[in-house]
Amino acid sequence: MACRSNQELKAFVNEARNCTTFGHIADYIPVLGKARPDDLSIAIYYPDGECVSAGEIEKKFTLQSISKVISLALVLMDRGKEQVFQRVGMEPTGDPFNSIAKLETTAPAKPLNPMINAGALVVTHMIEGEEVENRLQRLLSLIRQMANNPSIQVNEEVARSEFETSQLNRALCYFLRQHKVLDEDVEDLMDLYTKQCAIEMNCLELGRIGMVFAMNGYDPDSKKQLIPEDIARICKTFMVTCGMYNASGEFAIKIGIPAKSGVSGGIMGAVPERFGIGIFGPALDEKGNSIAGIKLLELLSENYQLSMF
Ligand SMILES: NC(=O)CC[C@H](N)C(=O)O
Repeated sequence: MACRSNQELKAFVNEARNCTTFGHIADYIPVLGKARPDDLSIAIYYPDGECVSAGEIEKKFTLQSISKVISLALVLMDRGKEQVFQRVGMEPTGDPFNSIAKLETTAPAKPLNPMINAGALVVTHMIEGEEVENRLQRLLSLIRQMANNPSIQVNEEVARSEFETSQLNRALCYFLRQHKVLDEDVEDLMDLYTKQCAIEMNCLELGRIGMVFAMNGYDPDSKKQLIPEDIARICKTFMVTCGMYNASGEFAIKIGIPAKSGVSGGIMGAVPERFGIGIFGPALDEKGNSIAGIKLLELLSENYQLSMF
């Protein structure tokens, strides 16, 4: 049995919120710097449609790196495993998400996995469609179905803020282009990637997306298989091995839930066959994960024995 009451969840939020004072807001994307460090919200979304939640649940945030799991699902559906894994690997790096180091020391220069920026840029470049707008709409359409909200949009201000400042991601793109892992105009790819990262929602919607992954791609409400089971399984495996950046090993040991975080402070969790979790807490720890979000997951995992291991 897991938490089925808002009151119970609220007590966990109050406890976890204490550690927000030890975290820092990411401001290398300037607009993200406006977030309130002590915000913390969570939603647990069950397959029967029940949802328990606590904290500032109406607050919206951008997906950032969480979007990498969904773009991976889309690209695996678009192109198949063989083509995708020709260009991006399956191994954790142990390096920060934006590191360029391993690209130069591994031959061929194939990014080690789709959750680091280099790998995610390669994945986004494989989203099928004629133009940036059309490819973005295909990704948005999958995300809207998973979240069950047709009005989910890109936060244009956040997208622009990243587009204007993202020189390290541009460097990764040019490196990959030189090595023929990418064959797209870098500015077009940056346009699509920064919009993908700036897709905005609240923790209830993120929890629903987590629930669809927990149910192996099946949406029990619409009774549609939104993502084929084998692809949902690949996504969840990457969430375990690389979802929390270079803190994924410790997270697997302490919490044991497939999860993906983003620098805006979101965490999406998928407790296999049971429920989805959406968290927003913008104060980050030194590895870039929501500091109070991790505390909250620790409390939940301990209290309800959620570890899959
Ligand atoms: N860790 C993250 O959430 C990184 C995503 C961010 N848009 C970036 O590329 O830097």
